[in-house]
Amino acid sequence: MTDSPAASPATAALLAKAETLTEALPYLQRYAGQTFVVKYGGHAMGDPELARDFAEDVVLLKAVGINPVVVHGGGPQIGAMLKRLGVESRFVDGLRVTDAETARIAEMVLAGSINKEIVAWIGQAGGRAVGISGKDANLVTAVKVGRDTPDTLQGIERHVDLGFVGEPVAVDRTILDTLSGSGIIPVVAPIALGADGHTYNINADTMAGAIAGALGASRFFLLTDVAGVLDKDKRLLTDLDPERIAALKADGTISGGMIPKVDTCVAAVESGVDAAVILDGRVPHAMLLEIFTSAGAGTLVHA
Ligand SMILES: Nc1ncnc2c1ncn2[C@@H]1O[C@H](COP(=O)(O)OP(=O)(O)O)[C@@H](O)[C@H]1O
Ligand SMILES: CC(=O)N[C@@H](CCC(=O)OP(=O)(O)O)C(=O)O
Repeated sequence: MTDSPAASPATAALLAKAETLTEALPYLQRYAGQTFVVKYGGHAMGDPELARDFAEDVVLLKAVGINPVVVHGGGPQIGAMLKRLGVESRFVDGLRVTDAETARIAEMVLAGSINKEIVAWIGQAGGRAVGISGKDANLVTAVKVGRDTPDTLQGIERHVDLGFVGEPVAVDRTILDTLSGSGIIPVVAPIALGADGHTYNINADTMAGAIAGALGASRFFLLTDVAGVLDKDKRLLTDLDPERIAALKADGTISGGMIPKVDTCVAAVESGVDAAVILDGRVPHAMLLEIFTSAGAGTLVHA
């Protein structure tokens, strides 16, 4: 007597694959034609295998009729270049203090090497990508930002000049629509021109959030190197709204590089993005699992 086909391990594995595909069907139907903005953080880029997985995920999204727009960071890579040049990095509330020389180096690293690296990964995964920065076709116009931070020694609020750190004040989506409409995946570096003619270094989370808002994206993903937003005991917080986020910032649970992330998620959901998710970029295919399976991961921020 032979085993029935359903009982063989090979058949069971095939059935599991078929189930995964059928589980994805309602999501495929729901998301076709929508725009997803993906922020790919510098810390999530370190491992070449994970980078390949990420590029495959983005190409798959495009292949099933979703319009992905990638906005990337590169903080650690800018830091490494500055170190090689003997320049120290200084951050205030997760933002790099950027003098004229640092702005030039940030543009070189972000819009030069990292941007083209991501374009190449997407190309190797079988997609077509074009790499641009906020300067191209006036995509983003920036304005200089500063920070008021408490000076614990003097017991006062002190204004810190961050130099050429900008935030988006206007987004002209034309170039993104043109590329997406031609079957091309836009890859955006967080550098933009100000109305004053200066080049501004923009936190990549902030840049991605502004673009997600301007495009009316239905989903906004931020891939980083932690599981999501963690509480004081390092447990993952799976669900957050703006009120809870304000409390977690006020008591110091959310600090450093997580501040621009949650701020941009709040701004995005308040400007009409359905959901923003902070995802663990160290998990292979984290984004695909989040989009196409019922097993949500990371921290979901909703209005
Ligand atoms: N409550 C928190 N939960 C998770 N990470 C936090 C929290 N508060 C601060 N962080 C820090 O934020 C970092 C993520 O931001 P960042 O280093 O800027 O990442 P990326 O390069 O992906 O933008 C984490 O690695 C962690 O050190
Ligand atoms: C103003 C500011 O802080 N700009 C960031 C831009 C890159 C970035 O945000 O990269 P990650 O997403 O990898 O952190 C910087 O200079 O590091």
